[in-house]
Amino acid sequence: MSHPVLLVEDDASIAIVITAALEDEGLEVVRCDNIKDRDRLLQEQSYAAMLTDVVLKDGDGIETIGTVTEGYPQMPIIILSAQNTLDTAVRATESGAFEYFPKPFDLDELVRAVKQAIGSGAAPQVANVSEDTIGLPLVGRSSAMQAVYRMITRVIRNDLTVLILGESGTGKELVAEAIHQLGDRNRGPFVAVNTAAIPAELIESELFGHEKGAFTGAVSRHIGKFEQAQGGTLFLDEIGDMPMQAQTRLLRALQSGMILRVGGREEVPFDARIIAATNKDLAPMIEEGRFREDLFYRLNVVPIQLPPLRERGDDIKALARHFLSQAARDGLPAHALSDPAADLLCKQPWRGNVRELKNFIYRLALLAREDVIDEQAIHAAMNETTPVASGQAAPDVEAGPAGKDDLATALGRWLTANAPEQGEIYAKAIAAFERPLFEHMLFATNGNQLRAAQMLGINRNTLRKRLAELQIDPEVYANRVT
Ligand SMILES: Nc1ncnc2c1ncn2[C@@H]1O[C@H](COP(=O)(O)OP(=O)(O)OP(=O)(O)O)[C@@H](O)[C@H]1O
Repeated sequence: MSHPVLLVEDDASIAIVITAALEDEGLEVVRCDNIKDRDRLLQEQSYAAMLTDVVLKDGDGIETIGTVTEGYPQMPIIILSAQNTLDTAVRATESGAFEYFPKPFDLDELVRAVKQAIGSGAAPQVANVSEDTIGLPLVGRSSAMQAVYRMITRVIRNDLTVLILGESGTGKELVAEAIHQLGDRNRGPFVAVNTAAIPAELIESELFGHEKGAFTGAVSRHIGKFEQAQGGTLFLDEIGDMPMQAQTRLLRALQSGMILRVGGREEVPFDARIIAATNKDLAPMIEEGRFREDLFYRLNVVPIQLPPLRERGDDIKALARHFLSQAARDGLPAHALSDPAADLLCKQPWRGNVRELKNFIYRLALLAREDVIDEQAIHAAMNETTPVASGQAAPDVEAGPAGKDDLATALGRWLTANAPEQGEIYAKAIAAFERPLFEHMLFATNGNQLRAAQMLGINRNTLRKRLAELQIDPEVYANRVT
């Protein structure tokens, strides 16, 4: 008979359920509900594993785990938490826990983990992460996001290639940044490349760099993103849009750990973690020969699937309140959100996912007149016509001279935040301006491209082409619930 399992849980009903499930598997369970008793019981005998809640009557279960792992290094620890943030997931794994279970959890899965832990003879799955790296702005405690947090904690202590999948605006880049910041490479740079935004003929030189004279216009040597990311993380966004030739070169680089600058003779080693992302379904693209299967397997070492916002309704309220505070920090008027207003937000389809919600909340913050945003304010904002680009202050184009000031402020803020390099400010600013302008018009016309093109005074096909290039989905603006 193996040693018993120690269960530290102050919620009696949870403790009873877990005890029964473990006993069904032939395991003996010793129970207590506070840290003092835990430490006493640990001294009395050996345990095959310990399961512990985080918040206990006499302290924080995670904070005190360091002493337990020191004293009993062979005993696997499983943490059960109702706090369910990325911070808790990371703190749990940094404490040396074998596994972390957000509440509510799947009992069968927990029992499986306990049996696996007992078989493993302990040793933490994830090593320490220093305190100062925690505190990322990933909001959401839904079970779907819990799964994402657990995946994040599994990849921060290694350099495995991660492929983040999910619809546009679900937070793929934010997750990539979280992996970077929580990992050992956080002192190195995080270099993000949107492969869809770079013209096909420039992509190889952007990624791998070029030598002087490699092609017309290559007046000096250019260091590509792979080399810029040396010691850090290279985030390849919209990987599904990468042209075939660049895919071949990327695959070669990933296989060899070396890159060849365009026009260069000698390969140069690179040392960057690769995280790729796409909102495309790559399987049919592989079948149609538009995405290399071998590249897919190279990138898809650890897939992380980000759920669409409509599948994590629980997160909408928290995200909305988070963005209201963020908007206030960004200089927009501060507001609170009434509960009925939050409920109304939960009923929207949010086809543009978190990005659409964020833009909407910024717009609300700008438009709402009362301190507390109620349902009327939401309806009013939905019928107004001033959507905002991701994370940027809304240029109020209808507000006359004051609006002009807003636009200048927004532009100034954009320039400060994005710091485009000399010589590329015009192109980047125009590209950045186009997106909110088009989103604004689509919002105003409920996604009617013909009307939007007429209002803008541009050809409908030109608009359609630019929307496709900027990956703006007009459907997102149709069928809004008002
Ligand atoms: N869980 C979250 N908590 C807080 N902010 C979030 C969250 N998810 C996304 N955001 C915010 O929503 C916006 C869109 O996120 P992000 O750019 O990471 O999405 P994406 O999936 O990479 O989109 P795309 O596929 O269009 O590149 C960003 O401003 C990001 O900060």
